[in-house]
Amino acid sequence: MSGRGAFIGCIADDFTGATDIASTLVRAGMKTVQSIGIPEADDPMIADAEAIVVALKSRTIAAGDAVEQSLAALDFLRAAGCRQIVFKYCSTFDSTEHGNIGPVAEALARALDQQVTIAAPSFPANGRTVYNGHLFVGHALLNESGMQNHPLTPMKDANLVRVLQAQSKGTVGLIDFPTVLKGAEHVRAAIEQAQAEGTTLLVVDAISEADLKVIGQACHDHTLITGGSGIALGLPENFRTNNELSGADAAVLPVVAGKDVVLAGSGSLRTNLQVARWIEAKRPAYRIDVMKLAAGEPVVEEAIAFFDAHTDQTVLIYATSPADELRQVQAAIGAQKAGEMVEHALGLIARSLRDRGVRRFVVAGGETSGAVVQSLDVKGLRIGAPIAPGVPATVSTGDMSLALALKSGNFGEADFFEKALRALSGDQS
Ligand SMILES: Nc1ncnc2c1ncn2[C@@H]1O[C@H](COP(=O)(O)OP(=O)(O)OP(=O)(O)O)[C@@H](O)[C@H]1O
Ligand SMILES: O=C(O)[C@@H](O)C(=O)CO
Repeated sequence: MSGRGAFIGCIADDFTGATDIASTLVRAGMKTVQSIGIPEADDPMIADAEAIVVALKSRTIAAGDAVEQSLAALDFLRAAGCRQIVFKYCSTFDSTEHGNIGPVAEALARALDQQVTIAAPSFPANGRTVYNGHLFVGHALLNESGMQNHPLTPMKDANLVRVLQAQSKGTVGLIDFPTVLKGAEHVRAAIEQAQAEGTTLLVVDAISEADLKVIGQACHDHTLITGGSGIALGLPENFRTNNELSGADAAVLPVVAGKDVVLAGSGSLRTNLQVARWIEAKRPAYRIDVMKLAAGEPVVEEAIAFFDAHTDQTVLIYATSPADELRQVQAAIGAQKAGEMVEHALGLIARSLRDRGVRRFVVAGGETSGAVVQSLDVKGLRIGAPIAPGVPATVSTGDMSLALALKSGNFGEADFFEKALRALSGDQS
């Protein structure tokens, strides 16, 4: 490892979550790279990075595998010199009763010998706030926000202390909002007290970016922090205070020429809205019929033929469907199997379109983005300016430059696809 090494190392449990936290770090002035999976120790992409985000696809795999991959990412980040590790998960706490947030957080804490670790998923810019340990999405409790219908991680309880406790071996506690409001010293004191009482994981209330900065300040010497991308808002400042950051413009990217496409595999409410908006505008869209896919019909070939028939326009290829239709498909095929089939199909389609000259991809859905970038053989991303909160423009590292906007399911306004296509084409209007 050359040079001084990076300052912050993040382990993200899905791909769009990784770009989300990378975007936050870039906005806060840190030169950030994102690797797809764990890179080689001497990968040139990390040479002068101030923050490194390792994107795993570990959110919905078996807990043991998620722990193993996260510990391997930790080894890499420590070898790269990272002094502070952030385990990034979803701001809607996407997980099941078996994990993977609790098991991974506990394994990382053990490896880093940290007695008590905070869990702060709040992301106010996207309406995710935590109050009295309860997660809200906009005005709705998590379990009434649409997330209760998530295809892989249905969130049926908004009480994060309870949710995290169910998937953890240690004791989960809460740092409440009045404590956060009193400032970093009070948060530190509360953390110390909880530690003395034997608590190992602490959900922390936060309803504004100012709260997250307070928490970041309070945890300046924690080697492990866990949360959503919002928790990264306050961390770069700890290094800036010590004059350790280069101060270079972290967000400038080259423009990538070529054709473009939108691929949507997210089942989220917001992506449904974005797909509906595209179709209302009478823009070309091909719907992947999952039952046909399951029956072995040539759905991938049809999607590619649809693209070929619309060479003068950008097409959307989507599996996104409303919750009731999704449930029917899942009941017939099984949620896991249906998800894997759709991801595989979208991966094949992406690769085939790349071979047809597509260089700019807008992708909706975390799991979907993971499948697409893996299929495109993308190993790393340079992170640029935000298109929407939590969604930066990115350009792949390596020999073939691809421009990618990887969008978490529930991010972006109704016109996000158009906006992202414009941003990737270099049009900043
Ligand atoms: N019509 C469908 N029927 C069954 N499964 C589907 C369908 N459409 C998408 N899926 C699957 O649902 C899952 C959606 O997960 P993904 O992470 O891509 O989106 P999301 O959960 O909305 O976004 P995020 O995780 O970023 O919030 C994927 O595994 C995808 O393949
Ligand atoms: O934290 C979020 O909301 C996103 O980055 C994400 O991970 C959604 O899947």
